[in-house]
Amino acid sequence: MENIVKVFKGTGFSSLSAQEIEILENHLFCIDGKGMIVKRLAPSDSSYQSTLQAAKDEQKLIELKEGQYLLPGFIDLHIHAPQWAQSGTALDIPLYQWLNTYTFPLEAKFEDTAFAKKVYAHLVDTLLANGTTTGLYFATVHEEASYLLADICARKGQRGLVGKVVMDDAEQNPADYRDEDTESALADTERFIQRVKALQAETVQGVYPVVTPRFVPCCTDEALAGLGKLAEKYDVHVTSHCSESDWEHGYVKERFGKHDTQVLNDFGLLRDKSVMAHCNFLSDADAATFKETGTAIAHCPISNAYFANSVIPIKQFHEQGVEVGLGTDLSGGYDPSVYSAIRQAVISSRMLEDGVDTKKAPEERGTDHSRITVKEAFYFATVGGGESVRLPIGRLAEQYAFDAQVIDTTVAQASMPIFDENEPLEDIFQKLLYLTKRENIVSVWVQGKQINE
Ligand SMILES: Nc1nc2[nH]cnc2c(=O)[nH]1
Repeated sequence: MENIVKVFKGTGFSSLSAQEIEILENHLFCIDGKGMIVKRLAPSDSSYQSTLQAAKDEQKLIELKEGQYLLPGFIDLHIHAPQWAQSGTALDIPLYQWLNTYTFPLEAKFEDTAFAKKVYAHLVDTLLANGTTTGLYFATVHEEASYLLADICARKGQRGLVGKVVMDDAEQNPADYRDEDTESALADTERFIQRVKALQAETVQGVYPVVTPRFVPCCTDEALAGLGKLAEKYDVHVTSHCSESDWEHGYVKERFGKHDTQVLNDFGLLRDKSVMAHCNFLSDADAATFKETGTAIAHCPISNAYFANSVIPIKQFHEQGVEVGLGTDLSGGYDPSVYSAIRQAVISSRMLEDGVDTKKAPEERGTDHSRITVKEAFYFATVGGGESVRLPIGRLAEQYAFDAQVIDTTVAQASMPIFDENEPLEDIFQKLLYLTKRENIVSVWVQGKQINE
């Protein structure tokens, strides 16, 4: 017990594969001083009783109550942090118009670090309270405010992967919201990487700099090439948007005669730690490039319903071997909860499989083999997200960080419809995914540390 600082006792759920969950009934989760799960014991294990007794004796035991369950913390692979200030608004116009009339003017305001601090602190608290223990963020073009976001994640204990956004093309971006020029975009990005790497050393959970060209239409060829070189030089994560909508996919094809995937790959931006948002219009060849380069898809089902003009065949891409995680895409997606993204991922996939036009015969209406189950969506929100960013997160398993959320099904404001004492845990798991509200998430842990005490 020497190296163990806490022992959790309770029932948890963790993915084994996209199709299969582990039901960890009354397990012990032993956490070391670095916040890692170093031992996981089932009641049938020979050292279970002695470990439980020692944890009690040494006052290291944290026992879940009746009606409480443990899930891995969620990983949100696509969040526009500044857009939190406009969440839930302006979703009735197309992407291009939404960017230019609402989003860029809002993001321009983040030059003011006092405003940025207010919005970012509120956002990180909100995400943690909703069970998001790791977030991959786009900040804005401003280096200082972007660093502030990383600092807020560091101090509040969330694992943040943060990008200073690059938008350097003077022809394509508003005069009051873009990088001054290509050289300064690259210099700011390099300094940002160095500063966040230094900050990382001060945290237990980790904060990480991310190379972040907003999307191909905002960037010059020189910036894209320079960012590819920086990603290689510092071996950092890369994120962007890829083949999101008819307009955006069409723009890139016209400018380069190629799909986004090939353009990003030619500039060295599809790498082992790259995460590309949306990807609705990927061809099979594009998907093969994702697989070869180790690039993951951040699937953003809510935002896609507004801006992507399509439903992505996510099951097929995943079966082709592409890594997939989930994103809320605040504020193209209005809801900060990854639970909502899980639910919408399932719903959208069902509509893709069945089709929507009842004037067509059933056999012509939909796309076969498209639906995903709630277990698959849970896998994307946990294991898929963790693997996409190459971190040991997303499972309640040994050698993984203890990032977890305790769900209480009995809280008065949001009690769940569980009436049978012997309800199978498999069914409880599904209720947790479909019915959990913020009120049910009674504690959140990142790297072994409780965040919302
Ligand atoms: N959904 C979405 N797509 C984008 N493409 C470029 N910027 C954005 C953005 O902020 N949101």
